[in-house]
Amino acid sequence: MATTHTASPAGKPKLHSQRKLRRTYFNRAFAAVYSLAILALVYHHVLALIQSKSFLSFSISISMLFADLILAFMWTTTQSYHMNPIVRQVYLENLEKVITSKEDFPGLDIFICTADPYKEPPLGVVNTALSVMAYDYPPEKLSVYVSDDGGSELTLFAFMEAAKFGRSWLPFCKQNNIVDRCPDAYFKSAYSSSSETQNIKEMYEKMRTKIESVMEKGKVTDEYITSEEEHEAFSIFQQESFTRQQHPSVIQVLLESGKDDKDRAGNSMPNLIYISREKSKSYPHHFKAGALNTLLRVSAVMTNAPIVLTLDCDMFSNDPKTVQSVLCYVMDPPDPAKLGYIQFPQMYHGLNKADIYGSEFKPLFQMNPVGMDGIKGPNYVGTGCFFNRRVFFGGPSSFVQPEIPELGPDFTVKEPLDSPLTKSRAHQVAACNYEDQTHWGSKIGFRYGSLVEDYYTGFRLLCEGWHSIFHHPKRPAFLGDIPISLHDVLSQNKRWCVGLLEVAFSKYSTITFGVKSMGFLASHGFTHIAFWPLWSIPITLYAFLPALALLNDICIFPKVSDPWFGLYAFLFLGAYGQECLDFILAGSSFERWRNDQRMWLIKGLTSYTFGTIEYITKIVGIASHGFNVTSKVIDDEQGKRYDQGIFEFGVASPMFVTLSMAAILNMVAFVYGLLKIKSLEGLFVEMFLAGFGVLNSLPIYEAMVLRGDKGKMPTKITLISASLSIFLYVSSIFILKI
Ligand SMILES: O=c1ccn([C@@H]2O[C@H](COP(=O)(O)OP(=O)(O)O[C@H]3O[C@H](CO)[C@@H](O)[C@H](O)[C@H]3O)[C@@H](O)[C@H]2O)c(=O)[nH]1
Ligand SMILES: [Mn+2]
Repeated sequence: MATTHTASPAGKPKLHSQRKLRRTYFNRAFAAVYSLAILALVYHHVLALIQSKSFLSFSISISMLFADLILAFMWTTTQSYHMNPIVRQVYLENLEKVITSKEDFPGLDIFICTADPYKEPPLGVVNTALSVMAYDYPPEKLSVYVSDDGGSELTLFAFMEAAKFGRSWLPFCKQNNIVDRCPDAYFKSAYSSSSETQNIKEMYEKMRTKIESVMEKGKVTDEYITSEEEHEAFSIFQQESFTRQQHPSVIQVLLESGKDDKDRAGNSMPNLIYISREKSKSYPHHFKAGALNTLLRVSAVMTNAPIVLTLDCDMFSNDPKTVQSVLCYVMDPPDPAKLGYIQFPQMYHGLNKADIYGSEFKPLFQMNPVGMDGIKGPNYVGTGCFFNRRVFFGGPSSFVQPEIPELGPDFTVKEPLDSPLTKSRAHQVAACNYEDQTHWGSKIGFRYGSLVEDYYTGFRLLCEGWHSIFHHPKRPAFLGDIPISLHDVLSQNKRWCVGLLEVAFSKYSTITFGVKSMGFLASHGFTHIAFWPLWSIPITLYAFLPALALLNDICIFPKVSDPWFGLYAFLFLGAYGQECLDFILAGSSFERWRNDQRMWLIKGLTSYTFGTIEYITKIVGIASHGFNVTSKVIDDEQGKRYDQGIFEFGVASPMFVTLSMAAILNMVAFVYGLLKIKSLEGLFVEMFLAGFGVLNSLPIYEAMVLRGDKGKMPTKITLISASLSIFLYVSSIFILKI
């Protein structure tokens, strides 16, 4: 096993190392063989095109060629992940030799974004914040900034309560060496009961009841307000002109470590700051990227820590020592001048055993970054990422000066957090028109222009010359929530597709700008993701064409006795086999892989297609699609069905129509094939594909016919899909036979 120890100056203890995956050489050899097979397939298609005798066979051949070219293109782009994968390790025990006193710890600013108190319950957001406030890190060096795009007094109220509860929670965790520092996760775990835990649990329940009853009321009534200061804070929200889309900035320092804010054991508390940036209907607010840029600026005038962690409100810290592992890289960077960020994988809790929706996104979040890490670095995935603040101000050797020096990464803050000067500066930089005539969103900060601001920003940063690191510890550093209904899963994916296409077809496209800026191999890793929606084309063609061909007794693939059949078999088994193997080697199960590949097909028929349509309507100006926040509220019944591994349809979404049509047509074609099996000589591949479709559609048939619960396929969708399937079949008779 090749082990490269990162060069560290002589005598310094080693803080991290990296090693190449053993699979690399096999991967490269396999890629060479598979590429030849693709070339052979293209040759076969071209031959078929030249030899086609009718317009019909020409059209079928050209469609299949097109579908296969896209599959080949997508396969090629994944090769970036296979060429040089590396895994890293840190040596926490050596960190103590490098950082000897509290003063040596660098400051850390943590950003938590939330956008809607009803889709993202404040209690969950508070849990996220408490989990990081309780990091094993000097509290004087820690600041937690919450951005509330929902502009909600409910969220502010929850945070005021959290600040109070935190005074007990933090010392409780630290004195007892608790590992689960997210209160909700801790109380759900098998913790050992004592009077102390009873006590803290009671306090948590009290806070929870308060937050939930305020949520129910929909506003913070006087009985919940305990001081004049609180009263003043809430009065802003109660002004009549205050709406979510239009309101002044609200900034509240809830805890200040420099002041008397001590926990119950007498230690300092970290800083805790609530921010709801100014909103106005006449200014674009750029969704999460806009929120993050406001956080960058407000934190700059308040604490300006050199390290910044971004977290979504649906993701909590699962390991109190995470920052220490980050410091192992920060204190001894592989390429000191260029270390831009350290990304942890997005990982989730609450997945069902089979992970029916492929929610783990294992390839995207856990496997591919290992490959990218060996080239230029992994992409940024929106949460669980520690940035070098300098990264937001131009490339490693081309600093871009912000418009006021106080926002620069080198500026040292001398004023206390709640001094009048700091306050007025904070409001100034949180104003909705602040970014006018500045580089924010283009050359500075998180980048605007795509609904996947994370993907786009990470890409642009690496293009500027920054490097990044992927750190995947055994115990997940962060755990997040997953959507548990198929419609939510697909809607999220659709939003991502719109955002990805916005990058793919921009002047910063990965295939033009990307190749120029970061080289062929690295940019291809990005291209793979940017062009995800393209998959809709081959998947849709393969879902419908073979089934229709079968129903019309038309042969579109080689017979089993034909030598070309072997090529098809190799291409199919090779790609699937390698993916399955990688998936299992990455620590997952065959069952989860199978579901992941099923979701790939489902997305091909739904979110990839509808995402492309939304993107087109957006660029031609028919419709504007914003950032539709994923709901984190779990309906009990839905939750139960999810735990049992049952698919949740329930809503009458157009996306379910295309999906159901494919399911119905493949079933009919397969049954037709079975009935006529004797005369089917030569239609093996068509039969196989229909059977494969049926197998993947089992939960859909079940939801259409057998289920009576709320999550079944709405009857309307079944009827529409059946009618459209008949229509498609009848049209195919006309087209294919006449
Ligand atoms: O106008 C907005 C919209 C969203 N958010 C926040 O953005 C985060 C992500 O939103 P979510 O609905 O959870 O989206 P997901 O699709 O689950 O998130 C994934 O995709 C996003 C877009 O690519 C990334 O930002 C996330 O980090 C990544 O986990 C949440 O904390 C939201 O509160 C805002 O702050 N302002
Ligand atoms: Mn999310």
